Amino acid sequence: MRFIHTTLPQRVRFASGAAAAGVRAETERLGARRVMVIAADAERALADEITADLPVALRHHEVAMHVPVELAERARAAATDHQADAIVSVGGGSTTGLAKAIALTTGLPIIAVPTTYAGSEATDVWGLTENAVKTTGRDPRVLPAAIVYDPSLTLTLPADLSVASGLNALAHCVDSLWAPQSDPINAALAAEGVRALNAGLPEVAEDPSGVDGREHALYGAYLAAAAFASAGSGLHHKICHVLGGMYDLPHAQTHAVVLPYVLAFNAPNAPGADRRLAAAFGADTALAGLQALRARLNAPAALRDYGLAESDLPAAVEAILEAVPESNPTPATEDNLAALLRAAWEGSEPA
Ligand SMILES: NC(=O)C1=CN([C@@H]2O[C@H](COP(=O)(O)OP(=O)(O)OC[C@H]3O[C@@H](n4cnc5c(N)ncnc54)[C@H](O)[C@@H]3O)[C@@H](O)[C@H]2O)C=CC1
Ligand SMILES: O=C(O)/C=C\C(=O)CC(=O)O
Repeated sequence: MRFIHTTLPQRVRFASGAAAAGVRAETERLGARRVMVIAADAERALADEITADLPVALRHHEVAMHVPVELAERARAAATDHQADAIVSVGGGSTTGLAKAIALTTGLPIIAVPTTYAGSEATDVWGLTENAVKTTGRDPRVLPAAIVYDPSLTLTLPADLSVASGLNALAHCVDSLWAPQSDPINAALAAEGVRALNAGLPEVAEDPSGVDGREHALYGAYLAAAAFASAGSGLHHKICHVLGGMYDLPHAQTHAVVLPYVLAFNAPNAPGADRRLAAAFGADTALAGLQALRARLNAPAALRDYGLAESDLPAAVEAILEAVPESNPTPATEDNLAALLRAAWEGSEPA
């Protein structure tokens, strides 16, 4: 066995009901005296509660999915104007993404308090959108210094969004098995992530207010993000990235729809990944396991339900073709990608 694996340096705290104490301890560790708190309007009250004891210099609530550059610039200016020395972000991937956009140019450390399963808190990946083009990159400055996971914060995430977000996390696991820097450590993280998500998400869907299911799901989401952070973006993430940037599709739902189509596309040429995922799902094949889970979750099924027009398909295929990673086990052509995307658009059986 030969591999090179990079483990990203960050502290991870995980405790239900302990967000405020965790954030306070991490802020003290950093020696921060002028904290910028970022939360979307919907998470404003939650963030106020969690950060009530901190030395807050400003609270910022202008958050949008895929981080439009003009929002990033306003947030960076606010951080500089208020001489912030650390950022506490409370929210989903969009909120963490804005904190990362600030850290990218200012180097301010981030304490991330995630409230969805997107996993941005555990990666050094940033994303910014300008003129309908989403650019992503990696930079050590955007990796949060600490993550404060508190599963009780996810109890309010509605069941449908929990399912979509949980499948976004599952996609990190699956795609990491054939992503450019895939290695045995990522694969181990991914397999345990699949096990945790496969156990937790049905519980969450059935009873969104149950802490057990939420704990499993959030633990799985962290493992998934750690696998993705190290392995990089495979075909699945490249497809979703194009769709999110060009057509402003909702991130989690797009991942949830596209995943079985990419798995069906790659599994025949990735038998090792197929076996590993099948074992983690407790199924005969990876696709059978994923589809059984999706059926239990009543998962999002078709891109046409989320704002993609049929007339958008050819341009999307063209953009995706440019982005296919060399590591992808199934060679991609315009024809087979067009078939994949049409099937995902229609919600037909993945083949
Ligand atoms: N850089 C990276 O490594 C990654 C970045 N992302 C980015 O994250 C963004 C998507 O993040 P998501 O978390 O899917 O969406 P999001 O952060 O936009 O949240 C979706 C919705 O859920 C609400 N919400 C969040 N937490 C809630 C809670 N606990 N209770 C009730 N409502 C809640 C939000 O207010 C929002 O309306 C995209 O821009 C994506 O590109 C996603 C994964 C990894
Ligand atoms: O696509 C994902 O789930 C992971 C990475 C990103 O979304 C990167 C970003 O655009 O912030």
